[in-house]
Amino acid sequence: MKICCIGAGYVGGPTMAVIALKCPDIEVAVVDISVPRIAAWNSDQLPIYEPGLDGVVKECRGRNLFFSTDVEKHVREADIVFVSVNTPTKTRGLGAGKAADLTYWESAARMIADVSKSDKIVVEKSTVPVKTAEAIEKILTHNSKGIKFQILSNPEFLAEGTAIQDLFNPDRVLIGGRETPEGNKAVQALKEVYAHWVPEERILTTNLWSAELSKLAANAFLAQRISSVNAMSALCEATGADVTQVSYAVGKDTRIGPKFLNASVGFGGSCFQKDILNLVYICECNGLPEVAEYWKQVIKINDYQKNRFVNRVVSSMFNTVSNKKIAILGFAFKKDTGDTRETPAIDVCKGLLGDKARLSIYDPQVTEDQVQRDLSMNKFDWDHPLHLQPMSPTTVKQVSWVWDAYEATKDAHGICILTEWDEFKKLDFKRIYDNMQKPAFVFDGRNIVNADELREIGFIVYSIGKPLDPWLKDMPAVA
Ligand SMILES: NC(=O)c1ccc[n+]([C@@H]2O[C@H](COP(=O)([O-])OP(=O)(O)OC[C@H]3O[C@@H](n4cnc5c(N)ncnc54)[C@H](O)[C@@H]3O)[C@@H](O)[C@H]2O)c1
Ligand SMILES: O=c1ccn([C@@H]2O[C@H](COP(=O)(O)OP(=O)(O)O[C@H]3O[C@H](CO)[C@@H](O)[C@H](O)[C@H]3O)[C@@H](O)[C@H]2O)c(=O)[nH]1
Repeated sequence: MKICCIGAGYVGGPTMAVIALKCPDIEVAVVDISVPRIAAWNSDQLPIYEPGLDGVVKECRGRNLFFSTDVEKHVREADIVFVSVNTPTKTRGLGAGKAADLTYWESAARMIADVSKSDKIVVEKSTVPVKTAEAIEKILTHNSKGIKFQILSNPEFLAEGTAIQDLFNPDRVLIGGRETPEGNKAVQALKEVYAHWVPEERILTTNLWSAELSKLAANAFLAQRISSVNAMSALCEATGADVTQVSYAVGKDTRIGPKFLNASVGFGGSCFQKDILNLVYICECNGLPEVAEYWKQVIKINDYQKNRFVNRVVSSMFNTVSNKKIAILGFAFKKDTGDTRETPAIDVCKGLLGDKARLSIYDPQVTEDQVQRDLSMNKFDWDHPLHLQPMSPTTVKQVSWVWDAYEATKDAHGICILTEWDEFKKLDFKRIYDNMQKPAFVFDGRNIVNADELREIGFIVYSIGKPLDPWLKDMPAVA
């Protein structure tokens, strides 16, 4: 059997590498229109940072795993074609700012129809609006020249930073297909691929629309938990409760469970906001404004949380950060990834720059080029294929980028911790304090430092959702 995956990104690359590892009898080709991305997949410097990925790729590449820009050849030869291309939020026209832009998906589908000479199973791996499979089916069958296509929905649930672990040991694999004999046969064929390593009871099969909607629903539920705990964090600060204690107590209820209850500066990543906006749009299109409004609130609280953080920083520092040096520790949207898509750091940095701060940014996995690109890019442009993104954006002059946390914090007035990298927990804060302007502030957006120890050293500390430092209590209320 031959598998081809269109789109060599955060999902296509790791997913196919694991399929190749677990299914030595299957030949897997990952194809992309981006020449540099494929070159990177074929080099020692993979295009994405993901713990454990290097080892998997090294073991299979050249054996039964291939990365190529020859999209048409590999699609033509494949029995199963996964489509894992970008599905950004539309920036113009009908549904702008909410609906999914299916340009890349549609062009991939038309290309599959054009080049195919044998029957194929086409698998939606990208996260798409409900009923996309139906639209794709129409494109394929109207251009098929007698070739039969079966469309399956097989949404991906991996999280970045733990992708390999998630793929090795998924909570579930979801496969949606048409409830016809041909549809069932296609579902079975894909099920057999996963059955190489996933226990049968964890492979769920549903109809197409349930699979598509389950993906959007799962992300909406997860993001909602974070917005719920973040909303509580504001109340904790106002009342003197401690959000860590509250979420621990709440999570002990087995009906609620302990995971995904960490208060933060806000959720980021390429999926949560995009998928909820998409869900909101689908609700509106189906005449369900109340349901749309309900889910919109998850994003509103997330925006509120990011603004609240910026306001805390500015108000604590005498209501101005103009020309003050602020160290930004962490720019990626979570630890163990170099991905910065929709990272809360972008909003926080833009907010501080709006108040004329000077920023010194350090993240162990994010490059200067990426930071500059992110801070100058328009909303939603980040989710288009790399080669379509601005190459040489204007430099944001107030931003400097360094390769070391001590350098970033030298002579700074304040520190914002925006990503929970383990190395930030082990920093020598006494040394940092000695080299900073006084009073020296730490704003911990991830609750990773020991606030009491830092206060002993002399810092004024703000931790999300924790009882406020006396200094902060006297500052104007913020929201
Ligand atoms: N990143 C995640 O953790 C994650 C997890 C689950 C689902 N998803 C979903 O998976 C999809 C892909 O996400 P990603 O993070 O891998 O995106 P990505 O931007 O990293 O990768 C997409 C790739 O598709 C390529 N591409 C676009 N159009 C193409 C075409 N016509 N032919 C060949 N290649 C083409 C792009 O060049 C790019 O390299 C999205 O729908 C996303 O919502 C992402
Ligand atoms: O308790 C928590 C947990 C997470 N986060 C933040 O939430 C964001 C998303 O984190 P996470 O879900 O771990 O990473 P993603 O890679 O975005 O994965 C999500 O989005 C993927 C894309 O759809 C799905 O496949 C995954 O199942 C889903 O977890 C990050 O900014 C985290 O810092 C919190 O603030 N508090």
